[in-house]
Amino acid sequence: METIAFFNLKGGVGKTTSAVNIAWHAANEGIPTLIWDLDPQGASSWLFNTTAKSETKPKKLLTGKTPIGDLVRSTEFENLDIIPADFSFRHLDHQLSEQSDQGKQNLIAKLVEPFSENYALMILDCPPSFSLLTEQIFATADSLFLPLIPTHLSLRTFEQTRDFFKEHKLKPKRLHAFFNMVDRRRSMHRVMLAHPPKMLKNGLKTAIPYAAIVERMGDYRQPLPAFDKQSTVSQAYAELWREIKQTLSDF
Ligand SMILES: Nc1ncnc2c1ncn2[C@@H]1O[C@H](COP(=O)(O)OP(=O)(O)OP(=O)(O)O)[C@@H](O)[C@H]1O
Repeated sequence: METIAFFNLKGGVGKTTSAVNIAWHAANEGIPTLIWDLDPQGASSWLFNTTAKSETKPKKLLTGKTPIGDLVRSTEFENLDIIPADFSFRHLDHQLSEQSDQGKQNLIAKLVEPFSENYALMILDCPPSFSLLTEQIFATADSLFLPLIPTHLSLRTFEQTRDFFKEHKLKPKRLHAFFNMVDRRRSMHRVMLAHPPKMLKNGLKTAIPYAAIVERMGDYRQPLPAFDKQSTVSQAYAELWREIKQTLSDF
């Protein structure tokens, strides 16, 4: 199983939108896919029209008293399941730090590991923060994908993420940025796309345009390509999935 995470320290840059659309593309190709909504805001759970059945105590989850498999829900799409966000996940970070030093080593990786029996792709939709939880997500994921809006402030979060890796001696197998919400009428966006900063030399080529249709995902409570295959954003996500797939060793 490949485990990938969509992360950015900045909120509202397209982590969830990307995680949901990429999950749909993978599942649509017949790849058994599980998305774990680790953001207590629960946006990807909401977009897949799912909710957690009951509140799970993070402590019980981390100590195995509540088997994580019990939290998995089906979506309306074949090959695509979800662990919906639970508002109590906001305490996950605190609970991670409460575990004994030995016990807290790679707890998220340990929770994810058994899913490799039934899924080929696991997608982690991350909260916009640096924390013990983020640290463990980074250590668990084979690859990290960072949506960036082409602005200087957004690019700073890429540097900060790299610094966080260094500080915690995390070695991401792969770290890829890609641009989202690109508006080619804006000169800053055109310049950044034409001349991406050096630090993005391993960045993905696909840029997701800004388009109002993305908001309609909230009307349909579905990923974009499930109700629209033709829009430029939908086609860009198909292209992004092709590109992401090339970076994954299992596919
Ligand atoms: N390419 C796009 N074009 C237009 N709107 C977009 C695009 N990508 C995302 N959005 C919109 O921007 C908002 C934020 O997107 P999203 O929730 O995916 O970001 P996020 O990084 O996951 O946010 P958070 O950190 O709060 O979880 C949403 O309303 C979404 O519909």
